[in-house]
Amino acid sequence: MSEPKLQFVDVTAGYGRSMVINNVDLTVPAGEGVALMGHNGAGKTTLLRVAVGLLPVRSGAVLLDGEDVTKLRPHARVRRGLGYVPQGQLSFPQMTTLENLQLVTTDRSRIDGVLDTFPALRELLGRRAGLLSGGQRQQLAIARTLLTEPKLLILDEPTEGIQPNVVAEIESVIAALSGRGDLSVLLVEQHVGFALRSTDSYYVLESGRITSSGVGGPDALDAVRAAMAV
Ligand SMILES: Nc1ncnc2c1ncn2[C@@H]1O[C@H](COP(=O)(O)OP(=O)(O)OP(=O)(O)O)[C@@H](O)[C@H]1O
Repeated sequence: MSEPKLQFVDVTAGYGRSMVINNVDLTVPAGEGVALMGHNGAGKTTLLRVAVGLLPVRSGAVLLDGEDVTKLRPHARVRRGLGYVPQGQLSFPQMTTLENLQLVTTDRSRIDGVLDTFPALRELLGRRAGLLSGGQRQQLAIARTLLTEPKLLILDEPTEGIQPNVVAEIESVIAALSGRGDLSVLLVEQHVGFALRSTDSYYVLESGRITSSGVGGPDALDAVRAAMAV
């Protein structure tokens, strides 16, 4: 296994007095993809918010490249190579696809480089983001984050609200990113098969605790389904 890129060490966190995440240990190795699965309300988004620095820990630590970043604010973590794509395909609907990308950089060669991963978007550069489909908007959101040249990409349910026939498109994008080797990916995803196919290892979170983890691939499907059935 390669060096850890991101580590949660005995992390407990929550809102007010209610702790949503309890004593979580989780590692994303450098250059690999990790899937985080669990039922609605298990605490997946909360854990991602802790990773990004949007929510403080109650106890425990978050390490990036082995360094303790627990007290660092989100922008400082972004400077260290963290990229976050929150739920909801956020974009500026009145602006075109290209203008949305240009909010990050106007360097056309960098934009072209990222568009190589999103051939569908290349055809839609002049279209207003508000007129894109859910799947296209999700690709735009991922593309915009990639323009910041992250070393760790954190994705929160990229297929949420997307037509089933477009889920495969998102899957191939994420599998390509996860397989790149120079990018680590932490993916929260409800589609278990998709999540396991496009990453190297998995964790199952239930009621704020990790209940199962292991290497991904087709053999893991039964283990994850069993862990989630409890
Ligand atoms: N801002 C908040 N204030 C108080 N409680 C919150 C807040 N955000 C989430 N929660 C609670 O924390 C728990 C975990 O929510 P979270 O969104 O992390 O779960 P999740 O696993 O991402 O769920 P989903 O798959 O539905 O997105 C839920 O009980 C939720 O109601």
